[in-house]
Amino acid sequence: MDGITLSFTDARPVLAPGALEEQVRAAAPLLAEAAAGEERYRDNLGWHSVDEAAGPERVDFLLEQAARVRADADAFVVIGIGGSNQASRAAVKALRPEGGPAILWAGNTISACEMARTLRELDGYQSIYIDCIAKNFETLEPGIAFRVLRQYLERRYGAEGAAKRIFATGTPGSTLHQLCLDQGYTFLTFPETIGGRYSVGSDVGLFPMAVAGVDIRALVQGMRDMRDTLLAAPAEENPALRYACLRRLLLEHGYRLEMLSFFEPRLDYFAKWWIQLFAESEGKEGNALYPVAASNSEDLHSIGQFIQEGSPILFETFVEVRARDASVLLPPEAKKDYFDYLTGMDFWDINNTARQATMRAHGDRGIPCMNLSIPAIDAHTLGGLFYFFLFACYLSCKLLGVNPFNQPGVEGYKGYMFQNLGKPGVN
Ligand SMILES: O=P(O)(O)OC[C@H]1O[C@](O)(CO)[C@@H](O)[C@@H]1O
Repeated sequence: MDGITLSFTDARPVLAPGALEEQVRAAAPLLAEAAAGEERYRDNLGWHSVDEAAGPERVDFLLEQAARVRADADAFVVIGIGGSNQASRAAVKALRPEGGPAILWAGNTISACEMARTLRELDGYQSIYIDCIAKNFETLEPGIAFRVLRQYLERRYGAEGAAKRIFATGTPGSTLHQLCLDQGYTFLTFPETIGGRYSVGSDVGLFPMAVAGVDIRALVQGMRDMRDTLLAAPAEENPALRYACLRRLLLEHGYRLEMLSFFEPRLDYFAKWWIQLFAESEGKEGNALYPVAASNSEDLHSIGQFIQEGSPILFETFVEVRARDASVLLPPEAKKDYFDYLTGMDFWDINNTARQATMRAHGDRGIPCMNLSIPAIDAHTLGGLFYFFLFACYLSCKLLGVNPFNQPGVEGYKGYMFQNLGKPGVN
């Protein structure tokens, strides 16, 4: 799997011998269907081939647009919520590219405090560009943030100057598209056939990443390489199918939560992306795993107690990063403290030891643990990880018997909210 490996060893003790292999064999036809791309989901599979939305020409185009922004901007605001901003934020926070404009996130909250803070922060920048990302432009958060921010740009640069600084990413024919045509904003495409949480390999995810300086060619290549691996691997060796089957078996054994556990806080926002992907795709019909994250070692000092001795409802998918991508040695200290036994050791090794100790302690408790080992946190690997989870989630939903691509439940609170806010047409 191109340097990304998933081991199940520590998850087996709770399963009968051969149970995973049997489940994988039984699920082989589902893999074949998913690999072919099913007719019934034709309108949702724009992400599946990678090249449909992120072919070389499209990537070149996005890099050209991004270069124009990078040459002039000192701040770039990504306006969007959920699937419309999670992937780009995950990549930018994980890869921390340098040399581009400051990247700000808006339209992902209705907090007045956050909106006011963003406006204050923008006052400190000279040259600001924005991208409003919204599939149908009906979502309240990005909708009202976009209004405030485009008016802010108009006040600072005039209507014509602002228009050159405004990008919007929506579906062709949407009201957002019309607004771009009317006002002269640059319009990018949110493909009709890709839902928000599957949109990493499209203008939605790739353009903000490119503006920030992420190597999107490498990231898309990582997605392609993972696609090739997963579409070619037979069922019994297919890591995405094995992962999906194991999740399914553990659910049947009474586990209710899957915890993505990692020891690099750079992955905090990747975990948020992963949570949306599985929660929105699988959280239907009253029977799904609840995806949660543990950002360690910090979270070991809070929820670690629950994991070790609380209700035995979770299993863990650990993320191991193999690259030594930084080094800080603990210096000697003449004054007495309690840490001399660590003098000369590298933070990297201490962190790695904490990771191994955590897996062992949680394993001792009987918690099923998987290990997802990745070579590094770089653009190519991240692309592979994105695609791995997209495809595994699709398979996992098929095993559960739910539609991977809809999210009817998210409308529940919206009805009451719109009613109380007096939205026309809502009673
Ligand atoms: O791009 P949009 O249409 O604003 O949607 C943003 C997010 O809101 C949801 O529709 C949920 O309300 C998610 O599925 C989606 O990722």
